[in-house]
Amino acid sequence: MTFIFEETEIPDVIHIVCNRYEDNRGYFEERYKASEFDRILHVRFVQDNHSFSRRGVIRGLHFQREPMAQGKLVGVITGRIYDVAVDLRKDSVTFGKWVYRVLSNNEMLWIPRGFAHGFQALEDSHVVYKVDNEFSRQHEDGIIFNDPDLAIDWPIKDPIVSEKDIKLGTFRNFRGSSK
Ligand SMILES: Cc1cn([C@H]2C[C@H](O)[C@@H](COP(=O)(O)OP(=O)(O)O[C@H]3O[C@H](C)C(=O)[C@H](O)[C@H]3O)O2)c(=O)[nH]c1=O
Repeated sequence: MTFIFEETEIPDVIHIVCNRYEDNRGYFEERYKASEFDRILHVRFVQDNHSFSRRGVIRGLHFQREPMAQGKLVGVITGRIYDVAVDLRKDSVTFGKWVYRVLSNNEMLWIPRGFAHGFQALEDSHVVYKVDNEFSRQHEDGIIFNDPDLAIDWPIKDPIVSEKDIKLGTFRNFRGSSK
């Protein structure tokens, strides 16, 4: 078994541990294998991303609107992140709920379409992730990281946030929209 798949408190968000083969040189691990992922996720990825974030940075909460919504397989190559998924599926019993996992470098989080995604770097971190729909600037959307209704408990209290992210709307506005 190359991967361990474990449902989180929101069952469609899945924590994945990669099996690591260590020897005197270092280690090897597989990070994606269609035959194993297809049993659980039934997804085909079309784009790979890599971002570097200094300690304290929060990126998110982001999502792309339909028809360009993205499922994301998020992993960390170096560092550690507090990785958050927020359920924005209006017909979901966990609509408006969020789940987090602290990811280090042999773990990943699968975040399906219909979720907002954000993370905080707990140390300088290289984050790599696959998406199952391509980037579309005109479908980009988001919710502000410190939304009072979501009340996400970001660990580092004086975060570094982009000009764009600091202007994102609230969950209440999203809930009231027809999106
Ligand atoms: C996401 C993306 C961005 N870009 C360009 C757009 C901007 O000119 C520049 C930086 O984009 P942005 O500030 O949106 O990058 P992040 O804040 O890391 O956004 C990502 O972070 C959160 C946590 C996510 O889950 C999404 O994947 C994504 O929204 O890269 C691209 O060219 N392709 C892309 O796929």
